[in-house]
Amino acid sequence: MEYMRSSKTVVKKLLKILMNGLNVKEIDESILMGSKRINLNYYPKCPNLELTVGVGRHSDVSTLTVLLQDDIGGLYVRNIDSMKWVNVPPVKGSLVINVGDALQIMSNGKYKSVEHRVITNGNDNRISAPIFVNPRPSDIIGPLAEVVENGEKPMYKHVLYSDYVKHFFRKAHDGKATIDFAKV
Ligand SMILES: O=C(O)CCC(=O)C(=O)O
Ligand SMILES: [Fe+2]
Repeated sequence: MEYMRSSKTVVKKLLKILMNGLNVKEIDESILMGSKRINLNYYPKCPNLELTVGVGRHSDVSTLTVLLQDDIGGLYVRNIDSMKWVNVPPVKGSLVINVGDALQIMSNGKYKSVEHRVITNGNDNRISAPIFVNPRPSDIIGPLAEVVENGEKPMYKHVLYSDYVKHFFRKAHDGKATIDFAKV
């Protein structure tokens, strides 16, 4: 709980920079970081790699994810242009910051959520602890007013965040398909 609380400083700094890039001057803390969840993921080693999945390809439904991984590795992100999987090796003392779907929607596609997956290791158990920084379940999310006020076409509808999350958990992990739920 202390670790989760302590992430607030870095999350606020990152969101400030990201919002600045969108010309959003006022940080709406409720919608950008009003709720948080931490997962504690344990991936037991599996000598028969074909019998295990790790985590299937998906993007997070968060605004941002602050991901702490141990030194085992296995995380891959997908390059959006080449569609190639890129290994994200653990770097001691570092955090991986992933953009999630909520930020893609609010930025009207300017910031893109990253597709990622985890491949289980044959020799070592792995642990990761992602903090998902989210809107509140009762928030209605959509492209931010400042982003579309210049006449830019909204790519996403306004959706109740809890509906978006429900949609994500109703289906199997399927890459970046979750966001179709909010497409205009
Ligand atoms: O274990 C990891 O490195 C990532 C886990 C993940 O993608 C998730 O929990 O959403
Ligand atoms: Fe994830």
